[in-house]
Amino acid sequence: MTTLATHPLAPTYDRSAVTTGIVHMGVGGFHRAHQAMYLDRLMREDKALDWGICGVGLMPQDCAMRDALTAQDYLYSLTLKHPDGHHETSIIGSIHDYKFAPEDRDGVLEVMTAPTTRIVSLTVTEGGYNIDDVTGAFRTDSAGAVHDAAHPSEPETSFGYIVEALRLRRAAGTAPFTVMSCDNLPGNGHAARTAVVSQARMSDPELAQWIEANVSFPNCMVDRITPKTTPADIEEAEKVLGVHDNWPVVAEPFTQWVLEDQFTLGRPPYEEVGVQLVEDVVPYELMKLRLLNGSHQALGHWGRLLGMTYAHDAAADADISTWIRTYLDREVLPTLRPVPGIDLREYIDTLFERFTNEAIADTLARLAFFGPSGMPKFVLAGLRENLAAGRPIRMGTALCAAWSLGVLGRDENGGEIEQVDDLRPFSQAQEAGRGGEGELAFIRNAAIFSNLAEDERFRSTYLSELAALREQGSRSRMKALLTAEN
Ligand SMILES: NC(=O)c1ccc[n+]([C@@H]2O[C@H](COP(=O)([O-])OP(=O)(O)OC[C@H]3O[C@@H](n4cnc5c(N)ncnc54)[C@H](O)[C@@H]3O)[C@@H](O)[C@H]2O)c1
Ligand SMILES: O=P(O)(O)OC[C@@H](O)[C@@H](O)[C@H](O)[C@H](O)CO
Repeated sequence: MTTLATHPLAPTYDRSAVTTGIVHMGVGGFHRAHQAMYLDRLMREDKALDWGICGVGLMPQDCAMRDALTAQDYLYSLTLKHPDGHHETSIIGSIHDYKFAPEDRDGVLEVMTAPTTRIVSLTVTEGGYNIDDVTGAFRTDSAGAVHDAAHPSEPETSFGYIVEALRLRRAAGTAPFTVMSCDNLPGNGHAARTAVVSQARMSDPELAQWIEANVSFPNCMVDRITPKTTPADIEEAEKVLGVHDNWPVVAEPFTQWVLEDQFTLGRPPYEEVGVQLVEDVVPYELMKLRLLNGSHQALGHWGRLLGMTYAHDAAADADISTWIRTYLDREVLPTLRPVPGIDLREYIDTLFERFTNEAIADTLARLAFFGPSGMPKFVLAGLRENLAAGRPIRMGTALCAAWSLGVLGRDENGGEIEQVDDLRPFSQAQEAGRGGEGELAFIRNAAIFSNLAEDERFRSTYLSELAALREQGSRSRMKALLTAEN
């Protein structure tokens, strides 16, 4: 019987020769469509076989990934769906081990302390870093951080594991690994450094100093739209392959990875498979996060309010796409630095080609799910800069108002909007407090807006946009905003 391992599309390299060089925390769809794919490409050229990936799951739900991958020798299929309907499927073999931390703490620490492990990489979502968006400080009062500081040898969080593994490596005279964040965060390497050093400082200030001086945290910009795997994707993969895959990945064909070359114990020759190695990744990151991820937030919040389900439908809607392009032009481009070799207007055109790719069927619910962790980084950070510089803020502020209304759970046609976050009480309080101080409840949620509600210009723009949106509805308001001032 054919299996993923014996399938004609299976890896061409000898997987028994692959050894762990990278421990990756947070093996979700994106890691499997991105870093693991780049490594698989190298391995297919018989390179980087000593950079195999051992996946680590830290969250209770990650036992599902452990079970899915372990049952098929960690192989899985990746299908890239082109807008013209043509698909490319490959079987990826660069992940060759997986450990579920809640049931195998020792196993995780063992692989993290092995001298052959030279990189620990992460896609644990933006929220996983516990970093305050405004101050940039690590939240030392979060339950996980408090636990890991009190019990450093029994860590539960990614950063607790990294700190303990670095402590053990140092004690054994083993050089520290490089910590490589691949999450969508501005300065993701800096954020990882802050989280690791702050976590260490809570239990061992001297170790924290040593980490600051000896551990490298390269920044990178990562990009490939990777929707959640659906039951239909599983069925389709089985039809195409003739073999069952427990957890296939579907993604768009576009992929980009711009990475700072700061790896103290070496790295795979990523540049040979299209990764761009640069000195300063910040301009690339800001471009991607504010243009792509910011637009994703706009698609999610306007689209859901209009009763839509898919990103491609929202991106193809003339009112939404014109609104987003005007918003990017007026309120986002002025916050960006020039990006070497990239024309930002062409970049925006390419984004819309990608967003309208209906083959990948990315959902607005997935995009909105990242509202609480994404809006502060992708939208509000630029809005604050505009406020400080006296530039327009109206469209970004209107997006916040649209978001607050969508959270209530009813679209403008009376249909249900799937709840993807825990913000509803703030929106309900906003509704209950109409006309008074209570109407500021949504933007007074400091975990998202920090002190923005104290800014008179933001506050009054927000209240006027909220009122206009309730009165005119999304479509009319989006149109009116194209010519509105400020
Ligand atoms: N999906 C995309 O299109 C895409 C593209 C570029 C970058 N990314 C980045 O990758 C991240 C993950 O995306 P995905 O699509 O793989 O999501 P996913 O839901 O498929 O996987 C996320 C993984 O992170 C784990 N995780 C979540 N919170 C955690 C925490 N606090 N500590 C440790 N582990 C945690 C989950 O258990 C899961 O294993 C995104 O948040 C983003 O930063 C995603
Ligand atoms: O995953 P998040 O929170 O960064 O944001 C949701 C989407 O915008 C994101 O996953 C994109 O699909 C991705 O960043 C494309 O590279």
